[in-house]
Amino acid sequence: MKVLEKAPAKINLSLDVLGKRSDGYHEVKMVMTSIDLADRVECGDLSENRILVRTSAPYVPEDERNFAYQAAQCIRETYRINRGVEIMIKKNIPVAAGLAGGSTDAAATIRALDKLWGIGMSYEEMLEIAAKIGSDVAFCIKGGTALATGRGEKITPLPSLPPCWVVLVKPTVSISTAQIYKELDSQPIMHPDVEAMMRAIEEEDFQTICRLLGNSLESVTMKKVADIAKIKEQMKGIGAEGILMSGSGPTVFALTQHESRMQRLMNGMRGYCSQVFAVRLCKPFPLLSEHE
Ligand SMILES: C[C@@](CO)(OP(=O)(O)O)[C@H](O)COP(=O)(O)OP(=O)(O)OC[C@H]1O[C@@H](n2ccc(N)nc2=O)[C@H](O)[C@@H]1O
Ligand SMILES: Nc1ncnc2c1ncn2[C@@H]1O[C@H](COP(=O)(O)OP(=O)(O)O)[C@@H](O)[C@H]1O
Repeated sequence: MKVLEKAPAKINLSLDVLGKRSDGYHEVKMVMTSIDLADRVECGDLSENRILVRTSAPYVPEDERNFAYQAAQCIRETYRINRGVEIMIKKNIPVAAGLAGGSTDAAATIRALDKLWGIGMSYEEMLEIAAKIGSDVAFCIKGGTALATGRGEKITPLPSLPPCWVVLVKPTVSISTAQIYKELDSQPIMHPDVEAMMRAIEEEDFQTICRLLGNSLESVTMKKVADIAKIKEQMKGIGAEGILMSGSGPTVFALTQHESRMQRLMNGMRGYCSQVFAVRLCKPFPLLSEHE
């Protein structure tokens, strides 16, 4: 048997870093939303009792360093499962881009193995496994739009955003999330208004959502990647309702409700960067346990 799961990327609409914790992580308060730029994760039976990971992208590890591998390992140990699995990952999400590519593959693996192995995990049980793999995996279990707190693993669902286009531009450099959080510690922190962002989402006020876009990590990554400021400037010139860097970067996204602006952004940015995408938002996943 085989189970295929879609694994959507995320963008951070508001990312506030509240401070450094004693465990080395940073306390965050973020509003995230899933976008329709997605990997595909297929989990199938393997005759040998081991985990085999294959990916379509070069430079993505296929051993125990892969987050999908780690998710499968964690589930096998937690639920004492003596079955092998072959995990095929078709990568469409740029790697180390601030879009949670690895985290969403891990979350998709958790959803897939719950079905393949008939475990019947609750949402809370999935979140527990997710938190062991990485801070962003918990959000990716259900996706949609949500507030993430703690180190990112505590999830409160929010209403969907008004329909819009998301245009993404990924500069060629890749970024280490750990390095960006480390460098933030020696700099003054800009705090976006996360509460106001949540109110704007509740009120379906697209213009205010765009005005409130903010990310504490943006200025840190911008100092390392000069392209980010240039991309933001160009996108502003072409016209978008809101523009921000996602996560630790370096991907920059623009939001617009106008198809003509989306087209102009695509055409304008393609000449500048090789990785440019225009996508819609993604709805949250209905989980099996919620139908009971
Ligand atoms: C910045 C964000 C925003 O959504 O996304 P990305 O840019 O990675 O997509 C996340 O906070 C990234 O989450 P994730 O990529 O899962 O991080 P993890 O694997 O848990 O941690 C990688 C490293 O980042 C640092 N880290 C991560 C999360 C956090 N709240 N505080 C931290 O200080 C730690 O140094 C940790 O060792
Ligand atoms: N399934 C996976 N897909 C992509 N990267 C992965 C995966 N599993 C582990 N990684 C590792 O995670 C690192 C961060 O990648 P990614 O999750 O795409 O970035 P980000 O945290 O910026 O969104 C990569 O450098 C890669 O080595």
